[in-house]
Amino acid sequence: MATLSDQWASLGSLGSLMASIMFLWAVVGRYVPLHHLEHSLTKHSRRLFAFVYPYVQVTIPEFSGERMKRSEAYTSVEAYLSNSCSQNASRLKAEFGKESGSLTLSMDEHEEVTDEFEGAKLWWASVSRSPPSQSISWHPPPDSRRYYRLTFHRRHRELVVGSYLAHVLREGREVGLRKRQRKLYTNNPSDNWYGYKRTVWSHIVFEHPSTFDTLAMDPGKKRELMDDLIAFRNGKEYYAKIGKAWKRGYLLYGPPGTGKSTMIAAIANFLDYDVYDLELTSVKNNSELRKLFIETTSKSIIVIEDIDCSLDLTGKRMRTKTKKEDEGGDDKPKLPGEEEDKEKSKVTLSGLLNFIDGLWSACGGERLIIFTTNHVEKLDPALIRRGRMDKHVELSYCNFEAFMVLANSYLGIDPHPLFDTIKGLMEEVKMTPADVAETLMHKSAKDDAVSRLEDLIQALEMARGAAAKVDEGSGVDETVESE
Ligand SMILES: Nc1ncnc2c1ncn2[C@@H]1O[C@H](COP(=O)(O)OP(=O)(O)OP(=O)(O)O)[C@@H](O)[C@H]1O
Ligand SMILES: [Mg+2]
Repeated sequence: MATLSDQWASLGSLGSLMASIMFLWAVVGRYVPLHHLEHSLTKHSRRLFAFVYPYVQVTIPEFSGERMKRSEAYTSVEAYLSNSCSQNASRLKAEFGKESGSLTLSMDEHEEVTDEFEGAKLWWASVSRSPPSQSISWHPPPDSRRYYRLTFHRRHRELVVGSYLAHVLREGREVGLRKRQRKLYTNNPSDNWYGYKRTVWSHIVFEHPSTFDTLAMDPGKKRELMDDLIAFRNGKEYYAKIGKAWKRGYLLYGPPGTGKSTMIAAIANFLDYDVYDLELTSVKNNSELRKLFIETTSKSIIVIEDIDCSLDLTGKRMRTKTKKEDEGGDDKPKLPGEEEDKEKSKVTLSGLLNFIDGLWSACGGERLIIFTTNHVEKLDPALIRRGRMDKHVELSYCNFEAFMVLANSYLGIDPHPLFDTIKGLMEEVKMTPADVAETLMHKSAKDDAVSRLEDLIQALEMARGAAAKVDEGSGVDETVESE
């Protein structure tokens, strides 16, 4: 057994050996440039490594372009793996699938699965890397990077690069569309954009039941709008041919309760698109607006409701208006704190125009941008000119055609003897579809279609009477407007 003095002696000789190596390294370094030596050492070690480890690796990171946007390749690989390979993974993630009540399983982090393609074996791993952290936290560190790693033998290199990766992306995209649940997004305040919950948009599943069948409006206008939407959805090649970004702007305007928000839901259901409901008052400046835009996906509708109330976009051009006039003109009730938000937001008209049709707006493609307003006359002409807001759709008071749609969906009836009376009254009284719909709704189990129609006639007559009184007072003789 070696004694303590033996051990000291061997340590001493090790020390002198190290010193000699360092001395030699310094001498060699004088005559041979060290970086050459290092370079050739690395080259040889790589060759040696490739000889004993004949595998190639491809990584697909979650974020591309300096972390600005979640990579579509990553999403496609995720969908492909959840469909084709998750059955041989032992740790799985479960999320709600398209039909509520069903769960979709996908590969969990740090899990590995195998795949086969034309006789070649391939390994997929889901990896999450985080930089070393100074503090201990329960949450994943803010900068953890996730990616998929594909490993295969180098003899399959051509097969993988030439056809397998394309196959994965194609299948993944199809699976993604098949299993996709439509989402309704809203923007988070920018304080939440960093750190553990790094999301600029939050979402829930979009479940609005409105369709074009239940939307009460002039049938001709409805058909025209649907044709326009179909042309847009199928217009990829056409937009490329004419050199225009694949996006289209809609301006929906009309009094409150005429179906602007309902129409957006009907469009989303018709096109099968996601909806991004942009709350402009919580966007602090133009660069935040740009970031929000970049993070939207294609096949989506970006909505800014009540654009005239969201920001004082007209301010620059209409300086003569007093503050009081501005406040008086806005009939939307203000929520507590809304005024403060408005002051904080530095989004400008030019920022918004850039958002709609600047260079950045072309990224991704296949997006509708919809603005709604109750006061189209208040908007800056630059904002709503054709090319930006390509189609202007007016939603107005309920006419007889619109009433028939509501009667059909609310009462399940088409023609009825009381319709003639209603038709006559509707020509005289302006009532919003929201008011008509509310009157037609069943209020109790005993309610029937006739009692609802009679109620509507009564409401229309009352509105006519009330408006006639107002007219007597003002001496105006015009079509009357319901309360
Ligand atoms: N054209 C319509 N067709 C069918 N239902 C309608 C229509 N317009 C209004 N409604 C009914 O009235 C309700 C309110 O309509 P909606 O929220 O779409 O109005 P809006 O035009 O967006 O109003 P606001 O300007 O106040 O936002 C809807 O939930 C819907 O039930
Ligand atoms: Mg609305």
